[in-house]
Amino acid sequence: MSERVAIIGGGKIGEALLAGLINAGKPVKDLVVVERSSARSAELIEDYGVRVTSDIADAASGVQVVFIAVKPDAVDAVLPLLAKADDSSEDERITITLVAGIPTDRYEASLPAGSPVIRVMPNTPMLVNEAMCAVSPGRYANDAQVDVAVRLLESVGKVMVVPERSLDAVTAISGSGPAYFFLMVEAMIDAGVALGLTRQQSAELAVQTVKGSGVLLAESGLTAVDLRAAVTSPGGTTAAALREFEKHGLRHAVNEATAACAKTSAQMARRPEIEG
Ligand SMILES: NC(=O)C1=CN([C@@H]2O[C@H](COP(=O)(O)OP(=O)(O)OC[C@H]3O[C@@H](n4cnc5c(N)ncnc54)[C@H](O)[C@@H]3O)[C@@H](O)[C@H]2O)C=CC1
Ligand SMILES: O=C(O)[C@@H]1CCC=N1
Repeated sequence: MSERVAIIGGGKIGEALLAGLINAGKPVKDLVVVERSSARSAELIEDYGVRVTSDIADAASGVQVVFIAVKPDAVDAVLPLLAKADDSSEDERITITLVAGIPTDRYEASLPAGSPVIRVMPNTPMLVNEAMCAVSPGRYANDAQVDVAVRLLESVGKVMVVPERSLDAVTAISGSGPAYFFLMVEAMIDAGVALGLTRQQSAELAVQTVKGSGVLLAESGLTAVDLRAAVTSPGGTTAAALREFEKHGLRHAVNEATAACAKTSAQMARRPEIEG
């Protein structure tokens, strides 16, 4: 991991990447963040001791890998500035975009001809080196450049290489997935309080339950179906709860929610600007 890396956009996902790379041993001297908000820049400098600038061309000059982590509607403002950055390093600069919904050809059209672009859908568990990243090479990225992206991202979690057409579906499962999960935990904690537990008790019970269940699912080699069955005693408490989830349409809600997510991702490139 000796390459120098710039991260354009020091918001939630930019910070998750920064923290994940530093946790994985990347020296801070090899990292630079571009952030336009001075308050946010001050936080990143304070928390990570990283160099932060507001000048894209300056940050990207001489670095081997540039991550783009701004909102989709900020991409068009970033690309002309990135295109102007000096790329005289020995290795051709690789642009890796973490932005939802914007296809690689939009980057390729704005950057110098033949620039390697790789599109990635990450998720926020990157902050604790447990990301799920799906990687899709653009048309000019060669195998060695894809390997650089995969290696960097493997230091912050798991990586899967997929064709770009799969990224809307990926976004619906792993990109936005942490939010579904946190909503479920929030609801469980509130439910525990309604049943008479203190909020602290309920939160501790719920958080350790989802953490333990996640580790079990990832490490036991068993499927979600097997593990659910193992909890569900005939005529028991779990069966009573699961019957209510089915009655109230949990599966239907998950199908509708993920379909809406994938559709929004597919339409993102055509959307008018959203404030904020
Ligand atoms: N938050 C998430 O869980 C995930 C986000 N993404 C993608 O990551 C991107 C960023 O999302 P968040 O981090 O959540 O947004 P955010 O709003 O927290 O961060 C974006 C940052 O970019 C900065 N910025 C905007 N224009 C800039 C410019 N021209 N130069 C320098 N900095 C600039 C903003 O000040 C802000 O700090 C989005 O495109 C999103 O689709 C992808 C997967 C997961
Ligand atoms: O909500 C969003 O648009 C971004 C992309 C995936 C997760 N967060």
